Amino acid sequence: MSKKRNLYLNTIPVDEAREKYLKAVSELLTMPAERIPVTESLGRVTMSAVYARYSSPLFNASAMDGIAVSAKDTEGATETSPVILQENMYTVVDTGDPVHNPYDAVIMAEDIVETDDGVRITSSAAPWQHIRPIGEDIVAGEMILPGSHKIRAIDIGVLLSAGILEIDVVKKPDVAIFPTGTEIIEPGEEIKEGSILESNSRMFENMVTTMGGNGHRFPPIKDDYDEILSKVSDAADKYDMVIINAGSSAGTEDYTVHVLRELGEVIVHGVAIKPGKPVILAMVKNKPVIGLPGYPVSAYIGFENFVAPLLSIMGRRNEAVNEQIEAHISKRIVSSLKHKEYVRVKVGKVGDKFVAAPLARGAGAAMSLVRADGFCVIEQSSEGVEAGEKVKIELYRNKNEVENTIVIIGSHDLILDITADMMPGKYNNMFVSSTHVGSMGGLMSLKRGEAHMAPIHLLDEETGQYNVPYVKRLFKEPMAIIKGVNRIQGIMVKKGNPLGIKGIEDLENPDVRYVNRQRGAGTRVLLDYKLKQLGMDSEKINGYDREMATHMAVAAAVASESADAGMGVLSAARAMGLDFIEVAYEEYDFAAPVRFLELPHIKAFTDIIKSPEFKKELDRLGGYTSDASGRIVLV
Ligand SMILES: Nc1nc2c(c(=O)[nH]1)N[C@H]1C(S)=C(S)[C@@H](COP(=O)(O)OP(=O)(O)OC[C@H]3O[C@@H](n4cnc5c(N)ncnc54)[C@H](O)[C@@H]3O)O[C@H]1N2
Ligand code: MOO
Repeated sequence: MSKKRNLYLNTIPVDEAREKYLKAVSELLTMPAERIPVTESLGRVTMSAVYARYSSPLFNASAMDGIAVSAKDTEGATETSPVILQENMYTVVDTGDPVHNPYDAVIMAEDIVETDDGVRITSSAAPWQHIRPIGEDIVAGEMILPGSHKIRAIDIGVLLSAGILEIDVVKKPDVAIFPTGTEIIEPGEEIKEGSILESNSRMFENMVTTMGGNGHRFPPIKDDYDEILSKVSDAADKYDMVIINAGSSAGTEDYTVHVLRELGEVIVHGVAIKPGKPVILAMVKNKPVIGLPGYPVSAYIGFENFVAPLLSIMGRRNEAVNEQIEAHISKRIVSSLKHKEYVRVKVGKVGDKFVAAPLARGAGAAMSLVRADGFCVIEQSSEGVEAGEKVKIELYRNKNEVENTIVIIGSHDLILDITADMMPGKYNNMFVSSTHVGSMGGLMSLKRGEAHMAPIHLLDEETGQYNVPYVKRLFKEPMAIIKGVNRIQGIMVKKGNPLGIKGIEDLENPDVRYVNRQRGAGTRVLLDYKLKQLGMDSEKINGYDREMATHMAVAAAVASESADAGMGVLSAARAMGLDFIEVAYEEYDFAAPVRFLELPHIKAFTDIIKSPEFKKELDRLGGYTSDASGRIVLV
């Protein structure tokens, strides 16, 4: 096979692609039955209706502890003229005991008095009172469960009561999963330049399990046409479906589509969806074979859109669809008419509205899926949405959890991760979600009603005071500052400080490749303040325009080949094994509207930052003092 690029330029709309494919493979999706013990059938799907073998109860049974009697023997009994039942006129029964002829009623133990002459009763018994007749619950021959029903715990109980021990269920679809790519290594293997740790197939395997199938994951196959061909051909004989991962686009070693064309028929290659464009929908030896793109988010979204619907049909399961809510989007999203786009969002409820903050959009950003609470789906016919616009969100987290989450938007600090970690452990069903847009960005979000709190560290050049002047200037409504921590800011440099940087002054050295924070970030404001104090010119700093969004991103850049210095907090420098030159202590606080201070999750948050456990964590990280943490200052 020559190194030929495979330039597919035409994509078709998602719904059209799915419909076309489902039509082509519709005959191939019927799974046979499998007979299994009822006791092992939880979550399986009934092949056909199930009928009761026995009735329940199997006999007329007493519903109470007491005596079984003939109703006619009790006629006329009242308080004033009790009836005495002699020993041969009743029998003692417990709940569940059979009641035989001639008895046709049960009197509760509380309603009888034993006397020397027999049992005295003071009211008559109605025929069949306190008796559960044969078949009261289940009648032999009646339908207990319909076909295509997902078996629940209660169903198992009833099936067994009805005398059923084994049941025909739909066989689980067996899905072969092949990761491909010469650069792909198994987790645990030695990492070399260019290696990518194999992860997608494990994600697929578990997505298949969640959908009620069996995933059979194979070790990675090298980018070798013949090897891919023989493995896929073999798997199409043995499995109900095959997934091939990566090699789906235009790379010189992207063989998947060629292999599938040789082995069978490619029905669709290229769908107007982002991420997920180069999906391949094919058929080999009468089995559905799907090629999913290599990027993790593309792989996930491709699976959800094309593999999941097939598994639903094969397994006859009506999967619960994600709950939909309406939310206000916090940032403008521009999207192309060329595709339908799945934008991952964090969702929170602030006041009485849901707000959604878009996360990283790259197809390689698997963490965007981990962090997301849902998707904002931008239809192909839309060019995007404006900030503040109402959008539909497919939630994939519980709505109740979203409602109990504090939404924090602003400057990043590791203490946000610590509170997010401590919150649900200390306070049941309360969560912290933070999005990092810098201090000014956070205040703007707060003003637009998109967040409960904004973490900020903004130095006012005129007064030399932190935070309060900014909040005073920007807000009309009553505001508070919840005191956070004092933290040391400094210059992070490579271990051993090879360029001998001593302070801000040295950043003018053209050999020092600096990496900056974005405009509006408190760290950037601090740098600019210091430059002004020192009479320095930002234009002389090599890399002043190179912007990163968090302390950790700056630290990672300094730890790599690409930069020598960047400003940030000590904890980030330590996390990356960097040296640190102290510049100044600053106040990192939380701005919040006064009206939110009484919310239970805000109070919980304030309690956490006051707690000794929290202080212990700060000591561990280093570079913080926290005397005022949790104190509320009205602005
Ligand atoms: N010239 C063009 N290049 C690309 C196009 C295009 O239209 N023209 N499409 C881009 C899009 S969109 C996507 S999505 C990707 C799809 O890539 P492939 O499916 O061909 O996959 P690879 O290139 O082999 O890998 C992409 C990426 O994913 C990593 N990967 C692969 N397998 C795994 C795995 N099992 N576990 C974890 N990560 C995996 C791989 O190492 C790469 O980093 O193509 C664009 N290119
Ligand atoms: O389809 Mo690709 O996933 O857009 O990046």
